Amino acid sequence: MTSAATPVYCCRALVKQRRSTGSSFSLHVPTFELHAGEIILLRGASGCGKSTLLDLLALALRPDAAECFVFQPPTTAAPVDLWAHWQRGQYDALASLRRHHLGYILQTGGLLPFLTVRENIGLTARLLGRDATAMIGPLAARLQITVHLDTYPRQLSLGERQRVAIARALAHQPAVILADEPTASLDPRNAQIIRELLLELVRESGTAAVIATHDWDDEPITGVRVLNHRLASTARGTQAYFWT
Ligand SMILES: Nc1ncnc2c1ncn2[C@@H]1O[C@H](COP(=O)(O)OP(=O)(O)OP(=O)(O)O)[C@@H](O)[C@H]1O
Repeated sequence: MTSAATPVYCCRALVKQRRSTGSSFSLHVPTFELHAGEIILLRGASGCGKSTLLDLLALALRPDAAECFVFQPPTTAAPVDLWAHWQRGQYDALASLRRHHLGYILQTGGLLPFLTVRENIGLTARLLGRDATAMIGPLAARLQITVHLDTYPRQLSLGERQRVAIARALAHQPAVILADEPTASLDPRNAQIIRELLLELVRESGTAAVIATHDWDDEPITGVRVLNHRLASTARGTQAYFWT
């Protein structure tokens, strides 16, 4: 088991370039640490690189360079060198880490339309060969979606779909929740309700979380750290810096 002081993620000089016709964007993470149970907020305008950073942390996007990019699973003594995995093309190992230890909430839910709400919530646990039945009932009750468990996502409102997406991300008890604009497609009242529910459930589960948002107000949130962020535009394009 790991010591409480070992960060879940530790990144140094992590870089990702993105190029499209006529523009270039690069994300730089000089230093980033996320500790067990910690909640970090990525705040910033549209296009500042929040999704890029989340996709790197979600092991869905290969960095271009890193001095250090390490993940500490809760169940093993040794940290995993993610950058070495990417360099060696160990994609199955990265996918397995993602499935076991990460829960990802997307802006519009990302639910599978051909599965019921219950099946969507239990999907990751099922892929891991676990039984999530005991988790689904209490999570659905907390998120007030019990009556929808046997319906399909298309029968739900956007707010209800986001509740299901939160339940799905938490049901396999991951070490980290990554949430990309989880309230951006909701009206202000629903956004506020979902934001509070998400923070409450993350705190109760003891899961660490990184939440990207451009629409949460600037008020400090107790126990939530805002990631430092700076944008620089030069002739070479835009460079975004995020650091803890
Ligand atoms: N697949 C891609 N190919 C090329 N450039 C991309 C790609 N995805 C994003 N970008 C560029 O990278 C930059 C950062 O995008 P990113 O989606 O990370 O920002 P964001 O802060 O999450 O924005 P939003 O709040 O609008 O989702 C933008 O300039 C965007 O145009």
